[in-house]
Amino acid sequence: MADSQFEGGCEADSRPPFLCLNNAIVKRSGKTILHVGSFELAEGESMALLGPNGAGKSTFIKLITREILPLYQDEPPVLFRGNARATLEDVKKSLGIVSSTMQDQITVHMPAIEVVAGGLYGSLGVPKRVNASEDDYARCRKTMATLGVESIADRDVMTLSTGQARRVLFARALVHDPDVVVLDEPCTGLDPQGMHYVRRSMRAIAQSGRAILLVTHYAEDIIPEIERLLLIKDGSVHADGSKEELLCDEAMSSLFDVPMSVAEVTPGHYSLTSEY
Ligand SMILES: Nc1ncnc2c1ncn2[C@@H]1O[C@H](COP(=O)(O)OP(=O)(O)OP(=O)(O)O)[C@@H](O)[C@H]1O
Repeated sequence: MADSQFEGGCEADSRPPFLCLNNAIVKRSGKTILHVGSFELAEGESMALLGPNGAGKSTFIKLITREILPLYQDEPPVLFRGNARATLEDVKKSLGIVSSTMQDQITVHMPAIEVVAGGLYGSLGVPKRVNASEDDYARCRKTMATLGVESIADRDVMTLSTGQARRVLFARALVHDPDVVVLDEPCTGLDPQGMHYVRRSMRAIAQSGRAILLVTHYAEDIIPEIERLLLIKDGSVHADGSKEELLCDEAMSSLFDVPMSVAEVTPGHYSLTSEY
């Protein structure tokens, strides 16, 4: 799926980190649902977040996407590329986002390509005030082709299978050529074939030089290109380290509070199981 549109990527350089969190606290209904003491993500660095249901993973991701703001502190708790005042616009330009719940938000009939074109405007479809150009649509088709869904560009998105729609959402996330792709449970609800294509797409994105921030419950989603894991439990960082260090029986059992077994099925490909 290599495509020149996705070429580029990170150089080892002196730019500020892509993201710094420092004493970032999110409260809901009077309760702290996430507290991150200190966290740094370098430009171009990929990472997977793992943790039990309700641990705070999506909240962590929403701090990055600026859908959630942390409590005010004298020292800014979130620095986006060194900037404490990054706008939603700045963040949207840099990120492509796919979540399994995004699909539920598509409730109107429109051609799949319109959903993809929405990625150029940070919306789910093309806003009414906008006239997308021929070039825009050509770009959408090209992006869809890299994900193997060009042939369904004109199909009503509401009639697509879950797997097809997920790949259309991938195309939407990539069409504006973001530096970082955020994937919140991208394989949830997919059959093995759908998972295969999504994971293959993830690898192609990573190999094109884009960073991936992945939230997942599946070790199989942690593609070889992702080397760092962030384990979130009870609203805080349980562990932060390399895949070699943390993708093991001990760390996973401690994270999920049940005996877990990690196997490297083939080099760089893992599975996570428990006996019952
Ligand atoms: N608006 C809200 N009001 C109260 N509690 C909230 C609110 N939003 C989130 N929470 C709580 O914050 C906690 C963290 O939620 P979050 O969605 O980040 O968890 P998660 O790790 O992504 O879970 P999952 O794996 O189930 O998707 C949960 O206990 C959730 O119930």
